[in-house]
Amino acid sequence: MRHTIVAGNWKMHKTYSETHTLLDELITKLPSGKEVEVIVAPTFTNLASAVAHLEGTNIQVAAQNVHQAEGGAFTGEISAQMLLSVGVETVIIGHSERRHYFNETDAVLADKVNTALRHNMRVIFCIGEELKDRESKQYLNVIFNQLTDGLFHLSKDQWKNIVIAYEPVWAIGTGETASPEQAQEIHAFIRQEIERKYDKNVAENTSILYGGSVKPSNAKEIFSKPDVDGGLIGGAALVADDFIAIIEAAN
Ligand SMILES: O=C(CO)COP(=O)(O)O
Repeated sequence: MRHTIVAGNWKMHKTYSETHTLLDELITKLPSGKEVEVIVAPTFTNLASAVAHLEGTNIQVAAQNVHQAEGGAFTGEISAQMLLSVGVETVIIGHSERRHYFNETDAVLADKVNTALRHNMRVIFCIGEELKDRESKQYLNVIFNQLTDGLFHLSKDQWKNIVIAYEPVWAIGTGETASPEQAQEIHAFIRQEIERKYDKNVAENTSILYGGSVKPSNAKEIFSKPDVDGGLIGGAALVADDFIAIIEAAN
């Protein structure tokens, strides 16, 4: 069964004390017992303490990246085993900022996915076109290639640990959102291509999140689309009331 998920990607924001202040606000204000799965992704230095802090709550913790190697001489990198050792079982892979600023290619991302899945982690895999791809009407090709190169080597069984986040690059941090219709078009396309490659069961059971300037004011309309199963939230996830309003909109 696919889940409705609202995940906050905190990117390179929040120090240790700011992280704990925000987590405390979420713990205090978040209504319990709802259907939506809530995930937060603080930066690496705050993962272990966030996991400890959130013990006994319904809020899960994800990492924003993982290295593809099991370990070794990779200065500055973090392995899947290290994440698991502090209780982090979900990881965001392929965010457009990683692709763009850190030159993460489709081949590297496919390797990262393999490593995370080998460790039984859940992957939130990000895909999305740039503005130039939309303007040249190549966006479906770009999405298709990202899916193929990043994920279509996986077995059916491995898909139970895959969540997709569609994040059009032109909508990230810009205040410009894909319209609900634009989001639905891509989400339905992604699901159709998963079905074509695998089967209806895999397609129907994969959660596909939308990301890109989701705010309390536009969340409900975007989440109401049939193939949108929640969101991956950047800026608005850094403010407890906004993040909670977005979670409420997904309920
Ligand atoms: O990149 C995002 C989440 O991963 C979206 O960021 P914004 O919500 O700030 O546009």
